[in-house]
Amino acid sequence: MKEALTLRGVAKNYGPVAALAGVDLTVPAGTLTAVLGPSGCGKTTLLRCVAGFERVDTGEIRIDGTVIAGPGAHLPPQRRRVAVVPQEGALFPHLSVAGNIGYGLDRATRRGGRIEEVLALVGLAGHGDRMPHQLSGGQQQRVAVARALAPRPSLVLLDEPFSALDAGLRAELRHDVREALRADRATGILVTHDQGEALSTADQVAVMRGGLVVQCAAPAAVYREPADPWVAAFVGDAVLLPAVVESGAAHTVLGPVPLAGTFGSGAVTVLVRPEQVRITARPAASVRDSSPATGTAADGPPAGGVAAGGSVADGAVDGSVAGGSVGDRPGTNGSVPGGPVPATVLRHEFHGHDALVALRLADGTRITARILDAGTPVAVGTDVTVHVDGTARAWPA
Ligand SMILES: Nc1ncnc2c1ncn2[C@@H]1O[C@H](COP(=O)(O)OP(=O)(O)OP(=O)(O)O)[C@@H](O)[C@H]1O
Repeated sequence: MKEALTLRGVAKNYGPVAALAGVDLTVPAGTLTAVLGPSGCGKTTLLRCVAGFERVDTGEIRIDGTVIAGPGAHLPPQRRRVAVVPQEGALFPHLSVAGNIGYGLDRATRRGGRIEEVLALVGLAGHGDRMPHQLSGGQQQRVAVARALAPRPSLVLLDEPFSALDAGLRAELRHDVREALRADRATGILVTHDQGEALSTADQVAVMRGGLVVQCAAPAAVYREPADPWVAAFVGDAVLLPAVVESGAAHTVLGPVPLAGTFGSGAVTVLVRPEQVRITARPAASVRDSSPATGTAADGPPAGGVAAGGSVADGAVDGSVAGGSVGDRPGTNGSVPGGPVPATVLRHEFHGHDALVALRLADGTRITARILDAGTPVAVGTDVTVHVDGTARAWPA
């Protein structure tokens, strides 16, 4: 696939601060790349260097194969064919919608129906005569996107364009903007610190940390095969556990978990995703023996709403490796692969589509499970068993 944008070793310092520390990134033409990272990691600086608002210190940027920034080269912003959609306030208040979109377009393009075309792409056909103040915030952002697309730029840079909108509107708008870019065969870069937005909207996600792109891959690959434990915890919820690899399985406090891919042996950090973790009500009689709860509803959970045999998933432990010592060789005492091990419910957070259940294992390790059947709260203090489905990823400890 043709490359619309290429960055090689791009560095940008502000005094002692290395805002970009040698960024490598490739954006294929006609795709949307989300640049995702925590505050201060360099996302905006990256965008500003690509747009030409900042000069790079070292490294090289190419657009459609042409060097636009590099040693001795700095093409001014207006000659880069790069359009920017800012967070908000992009429109000229004294110009109509059509006036805003047509601003800067050559006359032939203006007359060729391009304004109506891009308005239709963003779902605002027939709104050309409106003034910006007559539009909602979401509609104004749609016009800003239409204006960016109008001159058919080589690149559209979207700088957290949905951040000022409420959650429902944001989801709708990002879907519509994604479709508009796709329909126009535009190449886009979406800067965001919202993991869900990046995963659901982009063709590839570039994860930034400390001025570097630490991983760039398709959303599913970033989620399932994160480059390191930090990426694992930043892109979604993660249970990170110390473990020892032996005979192809990681022996964790949750029992032996098979590994994705081959791994030698030794101490590792293991990633288990929320949807792999399942909890089952633990009838009082089986509390001591950690066998799976197979009872019927009549056995009931002793203290609340986990249906026996019900499934659950998730584990979020704020990026830190959960407790327990590798030297303990957890899970090597004849336990079944992936558990089950006993746990106690510490907290239940209802999120509508699911719920997060904080759990404490017998050794004090805390993990979080996500219950998809979230209707009935799981009472604090409920005894459950936990087991892990599927395989885990591991990194040398
Ligand atoms: N003009 C500037 N002068 C000095 N330091 C700057 C300047 N712009 C950015 N920085 C610093 O460079 C680093 C990267 O900033 P940048 O704005 O690119 O991060 P970001 O990922 O976009 O953050 P946020 O999500 O908070 O917008 C930060 O440490 C920031 O303080």
